[in-house]
Amino acid sequence: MIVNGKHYRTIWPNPENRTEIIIVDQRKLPHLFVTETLRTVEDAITAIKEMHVRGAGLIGITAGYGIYLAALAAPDNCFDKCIKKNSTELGNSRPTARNLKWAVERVCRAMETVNTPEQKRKIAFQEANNIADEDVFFCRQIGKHGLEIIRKIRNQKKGKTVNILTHCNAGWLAFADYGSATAPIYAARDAGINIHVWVDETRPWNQGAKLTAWELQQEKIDNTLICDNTGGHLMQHGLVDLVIVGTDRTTHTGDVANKIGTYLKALAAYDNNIPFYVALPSSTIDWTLDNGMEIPIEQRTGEEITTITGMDNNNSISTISLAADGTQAANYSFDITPARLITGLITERGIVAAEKNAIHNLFPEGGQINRQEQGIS
Ligand SMILES: CSC[C@H]1O[C@H](OP(=O)(O)O)[C@H](O)[C@@H]1O
Repeated sequence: MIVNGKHYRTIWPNPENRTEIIIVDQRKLPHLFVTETLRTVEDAITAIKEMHVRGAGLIGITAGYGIYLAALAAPDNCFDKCIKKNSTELGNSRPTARNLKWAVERVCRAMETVNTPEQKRKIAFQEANNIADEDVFFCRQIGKHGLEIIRKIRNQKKGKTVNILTHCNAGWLAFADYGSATAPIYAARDAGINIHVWVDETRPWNQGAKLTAWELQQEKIDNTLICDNTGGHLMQHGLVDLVIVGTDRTTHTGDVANKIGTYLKALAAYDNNIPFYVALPSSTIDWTLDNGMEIPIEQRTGEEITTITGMDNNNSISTISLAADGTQAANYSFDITPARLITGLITERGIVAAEKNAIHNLFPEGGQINRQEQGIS
């Protein structure tokens, strides 16, 4: 998307040196827009684990390029063994987002179609690029389909501003470009529909405060940052017309894993009869899990809760402590929203009910490919 008037993706091969992958280092946003160069698979693993990059789509793309970087370094005489080791480490770098393992498996499958290590390195680069380019296309399609939801609400409101609430960052910073939850918002802006976005700060990493509010500001979309506990109050007072969030993993039965706090927003939306949509590319669907409660929930360090990082009065990025020394903190990074609380899923192929038959009808090949590959009937 546009940053200071220039177009960027979140990740791209260095045009001068294709053995290098460049990312936007999101840890310093919104105060500093800096890039980082990944040269090894270890660099990619660190970038994912330490959230230099984050968001299911972008984690997947980074992992795809990570396998490419591993292939570049793998000696010819132990190529397959090295790739297998690196695939496992990369695939385990964060547990919840489905896109991570999906991208690793996809690039490894592509390498199996050719014979020599040199051919494998070349096809790994091509497939990693394909994943990134498809991500951009899929997010644009999600925007196209999600726009119709916003347009319908605008018509019901007779042209008045549509108020949308979103949680965390499922924007262009969570993908290669456009984002999932933000794609319909950008499409509505382009269609001339008046919108306003309530942005959940999204404790403890503050993806909303640091990333979504900044993204929307850069894109000149009216938005208001709110504490995570405010959304229910706004819904009760008719100030939210629609909730759109992203997801890190959605079961083929429609249960959704997303940033911690999403479930509470879904409960409040359900109680106030407000449409609650989840925007996702099909790469996020887990075709092997029926019950969302079985999705692994990442637990991160307590320091993310007991401290906060931002820009101080000297324009320096610094971290300060919020809680007393020795405070024990539990940092669950995701929660599960059951399908029954979800109005619909906005995918690259259209809007679908959060229900097994509907999802399989829209993606008949998805279930077959994923289940067959994993030996599940
Ligand atoms: C749909 S990708 C964005 C998704 O990922 C975020 O988690 P994290 O920032 O920890 O990677 C959050 O769950 C967003 O909805």
